[in-house]
Amino acid sequence: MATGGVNADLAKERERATFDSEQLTNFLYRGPEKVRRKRYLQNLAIQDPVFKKAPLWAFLNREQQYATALKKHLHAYRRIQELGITEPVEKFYYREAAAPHENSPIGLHESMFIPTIEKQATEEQKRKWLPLCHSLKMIGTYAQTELGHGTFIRGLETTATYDPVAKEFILSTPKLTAMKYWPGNLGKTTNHCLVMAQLITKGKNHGIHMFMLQTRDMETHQPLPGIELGDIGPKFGFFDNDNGYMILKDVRIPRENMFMRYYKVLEDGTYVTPPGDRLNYLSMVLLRSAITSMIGQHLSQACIIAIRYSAVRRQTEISPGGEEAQVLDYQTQQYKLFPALATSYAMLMAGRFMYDFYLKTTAQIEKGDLGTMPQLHALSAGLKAFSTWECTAAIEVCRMSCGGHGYSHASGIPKIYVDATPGCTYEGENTVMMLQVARFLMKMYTNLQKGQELPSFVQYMTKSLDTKSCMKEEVAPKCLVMAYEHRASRLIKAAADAIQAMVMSGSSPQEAWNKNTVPLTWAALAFCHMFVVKNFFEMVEDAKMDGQTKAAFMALCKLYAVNGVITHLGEFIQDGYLNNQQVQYIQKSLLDLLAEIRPNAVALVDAFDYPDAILQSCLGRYDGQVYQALYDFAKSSPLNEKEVLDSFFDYVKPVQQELEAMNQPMARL
Ligand SMILES: CCCCCCCCCC/C=C\CCCCCC(=O)SCCNC(=O)CCNC(=O)[C@H](O)C(C)(C)COP(=O)(O)OP(=O)(O)OC[C@H]1O[C@@H](n2cnc3c(N)ncnc32)[C@H](O)[C@@H]1OP(=O)(O)O
Ligand SMILES: Cc1cc2nc3c(=O)[nH]c(=O)nc-3n(C[C@H](O)[C@H](O)[C@H](O)COP(=O)(O)OP(=O)(O)OC[C@H]3O[C@@H](n4cnc5c(N)ncnc54)[C@H](O)[C@@H]3O)c2cc1C
Repeated sequence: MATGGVNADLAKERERATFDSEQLTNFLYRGPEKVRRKRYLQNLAIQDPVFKKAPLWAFLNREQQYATALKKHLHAYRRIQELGITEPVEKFYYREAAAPHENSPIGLHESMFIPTIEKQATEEQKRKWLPLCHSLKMIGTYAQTELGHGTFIRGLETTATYDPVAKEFILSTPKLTAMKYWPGNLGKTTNHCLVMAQLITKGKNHGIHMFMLQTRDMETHQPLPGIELGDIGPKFGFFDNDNGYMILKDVRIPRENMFMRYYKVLEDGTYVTPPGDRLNYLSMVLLRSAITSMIGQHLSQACIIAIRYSAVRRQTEISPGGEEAQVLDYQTQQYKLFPALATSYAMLMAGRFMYDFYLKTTAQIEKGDLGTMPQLHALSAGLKAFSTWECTAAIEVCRMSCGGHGYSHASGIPKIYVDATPGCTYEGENTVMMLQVARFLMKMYTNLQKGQELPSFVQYMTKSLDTKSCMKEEVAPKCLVMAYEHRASRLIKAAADAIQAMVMSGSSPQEAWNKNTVPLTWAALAFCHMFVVKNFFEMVEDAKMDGQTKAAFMALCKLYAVNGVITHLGEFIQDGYLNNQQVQYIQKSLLDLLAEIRPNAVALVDAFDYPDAILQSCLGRYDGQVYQALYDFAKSSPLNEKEVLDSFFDYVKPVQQELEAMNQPMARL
C-alpha cells in the first residue's frame, strides 16, 4: 500500500482550481441527492468482502478471469435483488463498483436478452419467460452474427422453417458460414439465446425474425441434442467473456418460441405482416443508444488517470539547474490531454441526449407511432459510431501521454482501451453505421429540395450556403456552431451533387451511391460532429450551476469546438467560409483555452467522481502516490513469488552448459 498523504503537487492543483468540482459532479449525475445515492451504493459494493478479496484481473489466466468475472457479477446480481435496487442507473453504479474491470458474463442477459423479451414478446411469452430470466433459471444472449455475416443482416444464413404438421420451427445452420459466431456469453455461460434466422413458411422466405432457443439443459447445463456450442478463443480484450459459436442441426422448437408481438406465423403457417418495417432491429438500437454514454465514461476514466499522473510526474528542468516541470505544464501535453478531456464531456452530454431521445421515441413506438423511427435509427447509429471512434482514439492518446508507465497494466489504461475499442465494431461496424446516417441525410436533402419540412435536428440544412463566417477575434459559440452547420450542409450537398451528376450521366442510383461512399461518410461524420458540438453548447448554457463552474465547463466546451475546427480545417475553409484571419483567431483561441483550462485540469477530472477502487490505477490514484503504487504492483507480480524460477533450471542452465561445452578449446578441434 502506498502511504504518505496526498502528493504535494496534486494537493496544490486542487487548491488552485477556480471552481468547486463538487458542483460539476452534481450536474453530471443529475443532482446532489443522486450523487449521495451513487456514492452510497458504490461504497456498499466496495466494502463487500466478496468483491474486496477478489484477485486483480491482470495477474490471472483466462479461465481464472472468467471465473472471477462470473463470481463477482453473480454476487452483484444477488445483492442488487436483496438490496431492492431497481433503477437501471443505480444497478449500474453498484455493478461498476463491484466489478470495475470484469466484463459481465451475464451482461447480455441483462442488456439485450431481457429488454428484447420485454419489447418484442407477446404478453403470454413475457409471463412465461421473464420470471425465469429474473431468477437466472434462464440465462440468455443475443445470437445474430454468423461466421460469414455480421453487418449484412439480410444475408444471415440460419434458417427457421415452419412445419405446420408438428407446429414447430426447424432451426438450422446449413453451412459452415451460417454458424453463429461472436455472440457474447454464448459459448459457456448461457442456456438460452435469441436466434436471428430467416423465416421460411409455406415455401416462402420472409426475412430475418427472432426465435427463442434453449441451448443447454437447465439442470445439467449440457448442450441439448443437435446443438454444438463453444467459446471462440482469446480476443484483443473482453478476455473474461465467452463469446461463442453455435451450430444447429435441425433443432425443433415450438411455434410459440417465435417472438410474435409484431410479426406472426399462424398455426397453418400463414405469415402475418407487421405494422412497421425493421421493428426487430430495435434491440440493436437500444444498445447503440446506450453506447455513447458508456464510451464517454471509458474516456473519462482514461483522462482522470492521465491528467492526475501528468500533475504528479516531473520531467526535465525548464531552465538550467531549476526545478523539473510537472509534465502537465508543457503546452504539448495539454494539447494531448485537454481535447481528450473535452471529448469525454462532449460524449457524456451527447449520450445523455441520446438515451433520453431513445426513451421518448420508443414510448411513441410502443403506442404504434413509428414516425420517428428513422430519426432514432440515424442518430443512434451516427452517435454510436462517432463517439466510439473519437473516444477510443483519445484513450490511446491518454495512454501514450503517460509515457512508459502508460504501457503497463498498472496504469489501467490498456484495459480501458481493449474493452472500449470493440465498440467501433459491435452493434454495427462504424463505417456501415455512418453510411446509414448518410442514407438518412440524403433523404432529408431530397425532401428539402421538394420543399418538405425537415425534422428539427436537420433544419440547419435549410440555411443558405452562400454565406461567410461571423467569427471575430473573440471566438463566439454561436459562430462556432454556425461553422459546423455550414461544413455539414456543404458536405451533404457535395455528396448529393456528386451522386446526382453520375445518375444524370447514365449511372444507376446504386452505382452512383457506391462510387461516392467516401464523401458520404465525410458528410455523415460532419453531421454527427455538428450535432455533438451544438448539443454540448446547449447543455452547458442550460446547466444550473454557479458562474465559476459554468465558466470552467464552457472553456472545455469551446475547446472541443475549436479543436475540431483545427483538426478538420480543410473542410471548414474549402469554400472560403473561414478566411485566413479567422483561422488565426481560432488557432490563438486554442492556445488561450489550453492556458485557461490548465489550473482547473485536476478539478475537472475529480468531478467525474470515480473512487480509486473503481479506477484500479497506480497512476490515477486520488492521492497521487504513484511511485509507491507502481513498486507495490511490481512486487505483486506472480513472477516474483519465487526468487529463481523453475524455467531457469529447465531452459537457461542446460543451454548455458551446452554452449560452455561447445566453446571449450577441445570441443572446437
Ligand atoms: C437497459 C440498459 C442497457 C444498458 C447497456 C449498457 C451497455 C452494455 C454494454 C455491453 C458491452 C458489450 C456488449 C456487446 C454487445 C454486442 C452485441 C452485438 O454486436 S449484436 C449484433 C449487432 N449487429 C449489427 O449491429 C448489425 C449491423 N447491421 C444492420 O443493422 C443492418 O444490416 C443495416 C442497418 C446495416 C442494413 O440493414 P438492411 O435491412 O439491409 O437495411 P437497408 O440498408 O437496406 O435499409 C432499409 C431501410 O431500413 C432502415 N433501417 C435499417 N436499420 C434500421 C433500424 N435499426 N431502425 C429503423 N430503420 C432501420 C434504413 O434506414 C432504410 O430505410 P429507408 O427509409 O429505406 O432509407
Ligand atoms: C467484442 C464483441 C462482441 C460481440 N458480441 C456480439 C453479440 O453478442 N451478438 C452478436 O450477434 N454479435 C456480436 N458481435 C459481432 C458484431 O456485432 C459484428 O462483428 C459486427 O456487427 C460487424 O460485423 P462483421 O464482423 O461482419 O464485420 P464486416 O461487415 O465483415 O466488416 C469488415 C469490413 O468491411 C466493411 N464493410 C462491410 N460491409 C460494408 C458495406 N456495406 N459498406 C462498406 N463497408 C462495409 C466494414 O466497414 C469493415 O471495414 C460482437 C463482436 C465483438 C467484437
